[in-house]
Amino acid sequence: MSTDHTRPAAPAAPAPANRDAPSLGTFSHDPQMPLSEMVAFYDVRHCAASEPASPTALRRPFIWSNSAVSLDGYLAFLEPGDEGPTGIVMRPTYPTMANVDYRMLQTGWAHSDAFIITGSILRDEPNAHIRVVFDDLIKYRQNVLGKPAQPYLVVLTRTGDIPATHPIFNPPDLPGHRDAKIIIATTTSGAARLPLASLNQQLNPPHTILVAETDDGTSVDYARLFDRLFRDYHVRHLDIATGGIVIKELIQGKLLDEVRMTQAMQLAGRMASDGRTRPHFFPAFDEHLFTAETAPHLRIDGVRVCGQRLLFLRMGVEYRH
Ligand SMILES: NC(=O)C1=CN([C@@H]2O[C@H](COP(=O)(O)OP(=O)(O)OC[C@H]3O[C@@H](n4cnc5c(N)ncnc54)[C@H](OP(=O)(O)O)[C@@H]3O)[C@@H](O)[C@H]2O)C=CC1
Ligand SMILES: Nc1nc(O)c(N)c(N[C@@H]2O[C@H](COP(=O)(O)O)[C@@H](O)[C@H]2O)n1
Repeated sequence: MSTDHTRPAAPAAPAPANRDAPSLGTFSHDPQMPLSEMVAFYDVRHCAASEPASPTALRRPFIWSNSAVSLDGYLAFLEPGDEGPTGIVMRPTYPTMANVDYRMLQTGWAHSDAFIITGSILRDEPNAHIRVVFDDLIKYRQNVLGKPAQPYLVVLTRTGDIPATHPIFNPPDLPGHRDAKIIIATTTSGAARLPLASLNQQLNPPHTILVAETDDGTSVDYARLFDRLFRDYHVRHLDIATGGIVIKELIQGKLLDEVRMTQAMQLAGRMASDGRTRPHFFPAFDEHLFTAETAPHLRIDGVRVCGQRLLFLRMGVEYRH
């Protein structure tokens, strides 16, 4: 996907946000959203995870999530026939604003060394092009950040139920677009259930099957996965592009440093027309998690408004549990 390359080069890394004075502003209402505005808001060159107390402790990158949510916290309408969550940012009615959101989502991926999606996203979004698609961001990664054209794309799955012909395994033959190395992060039993024969016939088959599981083998152990990504794949900045099930688990494990949220000014409600429950940013409806004393606080580091319908929030997570 091409964009206007005559725009000014990206600025140098900004100073860390002043925690008592969040950065406030308005985004250009422009489908070709300038690189300089995007980088100024989502740069992470000044962000690092805190050092572990002991040298033998597990290491991890600096980690942020990015979600587009309705005002009541839903991530997708999930109506029969829907193939993606773009209705959440009101694409049919406000396509220019939705493009700004998409450019911002991609800016997060462009700054990352790896980003994580899930098996359930691949199943719900059979047509999604989940890679850095904008040429200006690919060039920015290569020329300004000194990174490869694409970050690692990590697919998290417990079941191993991965649609083998999904577009992530068949990117177009354009400069930089076939460079994503795909890592499938799973359990021993998930690895055994992967459709490896079909996957290996695709244009960009998985690069690695990474098993990093809990002691009982029922789930991926996030701390172990992040340690492997840090040590073996040199991942220092990690974007979580998953739904809320994973985001909630990361918050429970105190593993998320930053929450990025495009708040779309519409109300969705909990249920799709066929009775399915819509995915929520923090799906903890049936479990006790926190009290007023232990609930995580979110510190607003930056706010941007786009038109009169989208609010972009960048927030640090302060754990108290
Ligand atoms: N608006 C937005 O910003 C976004 C919207 N979405 C939408 O949200 C929906 C998905 O969200 P949600 O339902 O919350 O699901 P998640 O994307 O959080 O993924 C849940 C899946 O992740 C895998 N998984 C979760 N935890 C573990 C673990 N510990 N070990 C191994 N695998 C694990 C499992 O995959 P498996 O089933 O393969 O085993 C599980 O089904 C989709 O409809 C998607 O389109 C998604 C991202 C962003
Ligand atoms: N549209 C959008 N905006 C955000 O801010 C998001 N975090 C997401 N999330 C995920 O990004 C992927 C892009 O899909 P499309 O190429 O737009 O179909 C997809 O996995 C979304 O769930 N989306």
